[in-house]
Amino acid sequence: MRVVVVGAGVVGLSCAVRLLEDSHRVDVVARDLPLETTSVVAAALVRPYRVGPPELVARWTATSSEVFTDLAASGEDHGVRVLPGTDVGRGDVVAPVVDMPCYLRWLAGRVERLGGTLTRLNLAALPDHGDAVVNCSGLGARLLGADHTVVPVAGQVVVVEQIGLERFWLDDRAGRPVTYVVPRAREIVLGGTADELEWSRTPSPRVAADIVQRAAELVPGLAHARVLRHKVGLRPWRPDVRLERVGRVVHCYGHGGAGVTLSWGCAQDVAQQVQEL
Ligand SMILES: Cc1cc2nc3c(=O)[nH]c(=O)nc-3n(C[C@H](O)[C@H](O)[C@H](O)COP(=O)(O)OP(=O)(O)OC[C@H]3O[C@@H](n4cnc5c(N)ncnc54)[C@H](O)[C@@H]3O)c2cc1C
Repeated sequence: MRVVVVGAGVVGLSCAVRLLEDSHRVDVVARDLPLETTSVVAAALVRPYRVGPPELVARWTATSSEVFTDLAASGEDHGVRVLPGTDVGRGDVVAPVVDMPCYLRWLAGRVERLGGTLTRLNLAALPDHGDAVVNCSGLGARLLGADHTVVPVAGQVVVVEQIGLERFWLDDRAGRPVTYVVPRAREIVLGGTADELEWSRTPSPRVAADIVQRAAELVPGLAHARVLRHKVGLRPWRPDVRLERVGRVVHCYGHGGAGVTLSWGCAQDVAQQVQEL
């Protein structure tokens, strides 16, 4: 089948790879290319956050965790590692951690290596060509899915230099903002914030200072780490992820704070829905 995937964030690219692996012809079209999406801002821990419904989230997370763990063991240059971490108040844990700029580059390359295409296109409506259309437009589903239940939950991060940290930290205890410290090979992502219905992507210096202070309470060495950049991403939040087929369109959006975590699980279900067409 000829499938058009709308969206080049982590959800669209993962769906494209799965569909190509099933031998479909796949063209990805997107207003923002992978390194311009919300997905590139993600920290990214493989762990559900601000997303539903719980039973499906648990299944999708399990599938993705398995894929990411296999990737981490593969030794390829995709930015996926399994790292030990501290979940404050709960203890030591281990989880896949994804360096998003590196991973999205790898995913986009995989789409092309499998014979798919990736084209910049700003759509006013879902395409009317193709045997199937997969709608992975994130917040863009407000327009492309006529779905106003998808809203932004803005998240700000501060990216600092590596200071020799090889474990992640997460503090999501109730009654305080969620704080995380997620190391990559050459930098560390500090977060975060979650501002519902906030559309601005301009980082706030006051919020950045607060993030660094909270992170330094977990890892004191971060207090004086050199800041490399500030980023804000708009999480595409919805009461529940929408993954359903309507005619020849398979909708897959609304992944909130967990698009990376759910990506492979959702891609598998999308491939199944396309197969049933
Ligand atoms: C600060 C922060 C930290 C995060 N940390 C984590 C984490 O640790 N773990 C985790 O799992 N998740 C995390 N997330 C959440 C994660 O980033 C999102 O859930 C994920 O990026 C959603 O992916 P997506 O592909 O659905 O959307 P996006 O990445 O937003 O991609 C949507 C795509 O659709 C395209 N599109 C939209 N409208 C149109 C149109 N009209 N025409 C053509 N194309 C269109 C866009 O251009 C884009 O290519 C974090 C998010 C933020 C902001």
